[in-house]
Amino acid sequence: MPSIRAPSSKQITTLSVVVKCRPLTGKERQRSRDIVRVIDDKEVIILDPDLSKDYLERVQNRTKEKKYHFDYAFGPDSTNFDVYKTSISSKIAGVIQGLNATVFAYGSTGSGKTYTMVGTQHDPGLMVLSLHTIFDLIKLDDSSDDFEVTCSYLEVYNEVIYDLLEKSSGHLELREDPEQGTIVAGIRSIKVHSQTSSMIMFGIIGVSMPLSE
Ligand SMILES: Nc1ncnc2c1ncn2[C@@H]1O[C@H](COP(=O)(O)OP(=O)(O)OP(=O)(O)O)[C@@H](O)[C@H]1O
Repeated sequence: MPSIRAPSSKQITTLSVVVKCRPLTGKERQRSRDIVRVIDDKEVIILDPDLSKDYLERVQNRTKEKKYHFDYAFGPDSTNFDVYKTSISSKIAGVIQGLNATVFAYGSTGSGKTYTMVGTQHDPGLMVLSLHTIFDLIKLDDSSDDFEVTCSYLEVYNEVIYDLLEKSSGHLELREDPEQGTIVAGIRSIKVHSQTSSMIMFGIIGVSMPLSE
């Protein structure tokens, strides 16, 4: 009978929030000042964009400078692999053992969501790195399980769903997933079937607020 194997190490935290601050583009550098400072691997300071604030205003805490804490913070020199290694790779091991996982990139237009999730040939993104690990772990698995990996890649734009792997398929409808009992929409997911069935879902959620014109 199918059974879920307990993960080798039980994690207390199941949700982590990670920030990745991309470098300014050439255009942005010409027009504005970089006001984001990743000061260590967990803390980010957003400087007050108003340079004219004087010393007194700063010491009296009348600037708009803000400090934010995250589970992990990555600066402009970080690669997608740095993000992957620290915050995603352990989740992938769980997926092979029958656990589900979700990885969402959230941010405004142009903030680097697609770059982080898909990446480039020289800096492969989290989805690509995860797929490599899934196949590496399946190769290393010494149980008698047979694995089947299926993949879907969908986009929801203005409430219409597109299958990005099958461009000629036209619009897709929202539907119930009989296995998971959930609505399938707006997800880029990889399913791993062995004795058990698990799913890792990658999402890119954009907020239409351009960072720069
Ligand atoms: N870490 C990075 N290093 C270098 N360039 C980056 C990095 N992250 C993002 N960029 C660049 O920033 C620009 C915007 O990134 P991207 O297209 O990933 O944003 P997005 O959040 O997916 O935008 P949209 O919501 O409009 O699709 C691109 O030119 C991309 O190459």
